[in-house]
Parts: sequence; C-alpha cells; structure tokens
Amino acid sequence: MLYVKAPAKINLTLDVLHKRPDGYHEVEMIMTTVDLADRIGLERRTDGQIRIISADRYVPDDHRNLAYQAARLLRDTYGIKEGVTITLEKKIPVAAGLAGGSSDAAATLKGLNYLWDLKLTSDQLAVHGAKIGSDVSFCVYGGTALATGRGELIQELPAPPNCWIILAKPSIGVSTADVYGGLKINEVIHPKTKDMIRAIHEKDYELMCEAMGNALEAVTLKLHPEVSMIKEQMMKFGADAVLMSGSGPTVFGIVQHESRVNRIYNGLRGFCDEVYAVRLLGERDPLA
Ligand SMILES: C[C@@](CO)(OP(=O)(O)O)[C@H](O)COP(=O)(O)OP(=O)(O)OC[C@H]1O[C@@H](n2ccc(N)nc2=O)[C@H](O)[C@@H]1O
Ligand SMILES: Nc1ncnc2c1ncn2[C@@H]1O[C@H](COP(=O)(O)OP(=O)(O)O)[C@@H](O)[C@H]1O
Repeated sequence: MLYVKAPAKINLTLDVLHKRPDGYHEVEMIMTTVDLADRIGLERRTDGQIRIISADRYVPDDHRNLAYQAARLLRDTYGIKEGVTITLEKKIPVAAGLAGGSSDAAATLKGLNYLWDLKLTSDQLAVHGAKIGSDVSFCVYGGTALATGRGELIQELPAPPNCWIILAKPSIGVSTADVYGGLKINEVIHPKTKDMIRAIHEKDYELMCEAMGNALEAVTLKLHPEVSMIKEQMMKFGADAVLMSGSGPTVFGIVQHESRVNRIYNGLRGFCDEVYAVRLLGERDPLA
C-alpha cells in the first residue's frame, strides 16, 4: 500500500473578475496549504478496476469521487491495464471550502504517477488535474501560489509569514456552484491581491492581516448568517484577522501568538463541532 497525504488549502485572497464564456468565473486568488490532511492509500489491482473505500458517508465511493476520476484519467490516458483500490481516510471537512476532494484527486495523481511509473512532471500532473476540477492544479503543487484563470493557472509564491490558523466549520454544506452562481459581479468588493503578494514576499504579518479578502463571502454569508457569527466570535476570542475560505462555510482566523490559539480554539468549540488549530505548510513539498 502506498500512502499519500492530501493537505487542505485556505484562500488568503479570492477575487472574481468576470464570468467567462465557458460558464466559469475568471478568478485571482492566493492559496496556501495547511497541515490538516486526508490520507490516501493506493493498492494495485490486477483486474483493471478502480475501487474507492471511504468510511465517510458524505463522500461518494463511485465515479463521482474526485480521486476515482483522477485514477480513471491516468489509466485511460496512458492505457494502464492495472486497476487500483483507493482508501480515503478523510480528515478534511467535506464541502467546506478547503478543497478536500480536489486535494484527494491531486494526491491520487501523484501517487499513481509513482505506482504506475508514469514519470510525469508536476506541471504535467497539474494539467491533468485541471480536467478534474479548478482547484486540483494548485493541490498538485501545494505550498503557496497565485491562481488565475478558473483557478488552474498557478504562479508559485514564497511561504507567508508564520502564524497559527484556527479553522471552524459550521455543520452546513455549501455548494461551490451555488455560491459562484449567486455572485453579482458588479457588486464585488475586490480584495487587495497585490498587497497580499507584497505581504508574503516581505513576510509582513500586519499587511497580510489587512489584505485578506474573499469576494464570495458576500454570497455565502447571505445564505448562511451563522458564518458571520463565527467570524465575529473568532475575532472576539482574539484572532488577528478572520476570513471565510473559498466558497465556505469554513472560517479561518490567523494569530501569531501560540498562547492565544487555545483560547480561540476552545471558544469556537462552543459554536462548531469541527474546529482545528493548524499550521501553514508554506512552501511546496520538495519531494512532490
Ligand atoms: C471556490 C474555490 C476557491 O478556491 O474552492 P472551494 O471553495 O471549492 O474549496 C474554487 O474556485 C472552486 O474550485 P473547484 O471546487 O475545483 O470547482 P470546480 O469543481 O472546478 O467547479 C464547480 C463549480 O463552481 C463554479 N466555478 C468554479 C470555479 C470557477 N473559477 N468559476 C466557477 O464558476 C462552476 O459553477 C463549477 O461548475
Ligand atoms: N474525495 C472526496 N472528498 C470529499 N468530497 C468529495 C470527494 N470526491 C467527491 N466529493 C464531492 O465533492 C463535494 C465537494 O467536496 P470538497 O472538495 O470537500 O468541497 P470544497 O470544494 O468546498 O472544499 C462534496 O459534496 C462531495 O460529495
């Protein structure tokens, strides 16, 4: 059995520029991976079948699973006769704005590249990833990056200033398509992407706190007012800055002093079942 980690991501900025002819939205977003991860187990099969094993009832165990789609894409593209059993140990909350499914797909691409000895580069895997979902290309590389296009065009960035992240996911699932669909482009408050890039290059934590912004928040907060309440509580318990990740509903708070992490974590546990205190992974995995 080959094991591969599939880390979650958060969006430090998420800007939506316009709707594209293909129905997607042109985005400009800065994403970074955190040390909350699914674990993917890959085992070769001689029957050519792709099988998913997952204990999480919210995760499909058939062709709808993004890890399944990743395996099928490589098997069919490269004429692989073998199959694979994919065991998903889910730790990332589902439909949370943390790219759990996308990260599982990226981990499966990387693991099968090794298992089936395909010798594909990260760039080649990222191109395949984009066929599975807009966030999968970023998940192939990991680390920190500016994503543009529909999210599949990746420009690597250095690690952001070091800090703790507290993630709080209310017990609601959010459809990414519904959130993008609910966006009024002419009302978008554009985040300060350039300031965030400067904050990352200069390791300026205060500027990073100021520059955080997510154009999709306006839609999700209207659909789910409890997300606003979680943001307020996160600030009340001492976070330096707070933002919703991706299409939500997960809210993340950032804090530099470890002494405050427990207070925020314990405070949010009163409101959310799924609360995590995590670190930024920052740079790309050199072995990726
Ligand atoms: C919102 C973001 C922000 O990082 O992440 P999550 O909240 O899902 O983690 C991403 O843009 C989500 O990426 P991903 O979840 O891969 O989206 P996809 O499966 O490609 O698309 C799902 C649906 O979202 C909408 N969509 C997605 C990406 C994009 N740039 N424009 C869109 O309009 C489309 O309706 C599409 O059919
Ligand atoms: N491997 C997977 N892990 C989680 N969800 C998956 C997976 N494959 C497909 N899905 C489906 O994709 C939807 C969104 O998954 P996820 O990537 O966790 O959300 P988000 O994109 O908001 O982070 C879920 O509702 C789930 O049914």
